[in-house]
Amino acid sequence: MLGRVNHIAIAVPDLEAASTTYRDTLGARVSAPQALPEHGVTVVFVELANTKVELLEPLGEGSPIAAFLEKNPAGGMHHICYEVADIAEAAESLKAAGARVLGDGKPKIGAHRKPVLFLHPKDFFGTLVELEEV
Ligand SMILES: CC[C@H](C(=O)O)C(=O)SCCNC(=O)CCNC(=O)[C@H](O)C(C)(C)COP(=O)(O)OP(=O)(O)OC[C@H]1O[C@@H](n2cnc3c(N)ncnc32)[C@H](O)[C@@H]1OP(=O)(O)O
Ligand SMILES: [Co+2]
Repeated sequence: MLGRVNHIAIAVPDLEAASTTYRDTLGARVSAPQALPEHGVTVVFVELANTKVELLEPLGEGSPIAAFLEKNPAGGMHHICYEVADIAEAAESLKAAGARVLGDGKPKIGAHRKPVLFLHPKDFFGTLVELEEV
């Protein structure tokens, strides 16, 4: 089922400051910010040789990462995104295995304009898992 790691996500309290740190202190290539109101976040991607780091901050009321940042005010590792070839098939087999697919269980379009799903962290060893169909 799983392909490559598409990105590792870090929730941050201040996206501009985090982008500057990655760009200036770590010398990384950082994309322009992308507001994703339907997901309640603004993101940038740090382009790496073998994967990406997604830096994300809350956007608007009811952001799904607000509670996470209350618990981790300095920020922290938020999720890992694996690539899958067929997200509908993956969702069905995960549900059949008893895993919780978050939201209404239907894929949404993510930051890369591809269908994505999220799996509950409690089912995957305290790690929020995102699947992206590529
Ligand atoms: C899709 C656009 C973009 C992309 O890459 O394309 C993105 O990645 S957007 C990313 C932001 N969107 C999401 O995260 C959507 C999925 N997330 C959720 O539905 C919620 O965040 C959820 C359900 C994972 C947690 O919601 P909330 O924090 O409000 O609930 P609880 O406080 O009750 O948390 C339950 C339990 O889980 C622990 N938790 C929460 N978040 C994480 C996390 N990121 N990693 C690990 N564990 C997490 C939380 O501490 C609670 O544990 P407990 O022991 O019960 O205290
Ligand atoms: Co993501």
